[in-house]
Amino acid sequence: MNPIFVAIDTTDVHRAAALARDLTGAIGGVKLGLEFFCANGHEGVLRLAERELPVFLDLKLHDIPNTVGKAVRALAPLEPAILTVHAAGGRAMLAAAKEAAPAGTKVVAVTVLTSLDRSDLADCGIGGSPVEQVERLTALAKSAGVDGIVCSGAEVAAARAAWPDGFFVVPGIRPDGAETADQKRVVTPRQALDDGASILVIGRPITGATRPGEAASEIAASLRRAADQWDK
Ligand SMILES: O=C(O)c1cc(=O)[nH]c(=O)n1[C@@H]1O[C@H](COP(=O)(O)O)[C@@H](O)[C@H]1O
Repeated sequence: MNPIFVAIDTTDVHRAAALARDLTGAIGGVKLGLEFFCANGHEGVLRLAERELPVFLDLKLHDIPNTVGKAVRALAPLEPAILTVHAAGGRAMLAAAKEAAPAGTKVVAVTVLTSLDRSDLADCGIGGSPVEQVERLTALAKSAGVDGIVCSGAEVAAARAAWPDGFFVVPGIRPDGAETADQKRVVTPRQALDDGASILVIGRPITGATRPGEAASEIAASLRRAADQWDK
């Protein structure tokens, strides 16, 4: 399986559909997040699902267990391939999300956002490094029964060592020389895959390119040498 999920971060459903059409064949799936969902809701997601690419619904749910469980149930008709919740919501919330999700949906727990570094964690009252916090939340996610985690490429090797059969989503992906923008913990696509990512979330390096299809194909070609890892 092609591990590239393109983050289609736009409020414009027509642009999103055009991007998905252009990228079909060069990517493994599309990721629709808060920006898209707040503007277009279920209808927008169903429109993108018509392209027959797996849909990763990235809503990063974070609330009390009852609320998250009911929200996941309300999303079930969309049958997303992957759905995100925040690991910091705690064990009961993670378990409620998993229990409410359709059988074919992987529920993955966001550990430490890739836009944060050690000093941002300290601002939130969390001591230690991002990798220490990712390790802590990976253990929590695993024991709560979800399918995997979201972490940066800087921590994925440590997380993989702790959870050999977990499903690991890695955003904060930047080909050499690409602008990092608001991302603070970035790695190259190849590095993330070599270190144990199951799928790569890539947005602006593809969607902001003059020719998104070519940008995606170039990244896919750089990964093909690691094709034996695509089945994880
Ligand atoms: O859950 C995510 O997908 C996610 C988690 C995280 O820690 N960092 C992160 O950037 N993301 C998402 O991954 C995408 C990254 O986009 P680019 O920075 O444009 O490649 C965005 O849609 C983010 O919402």
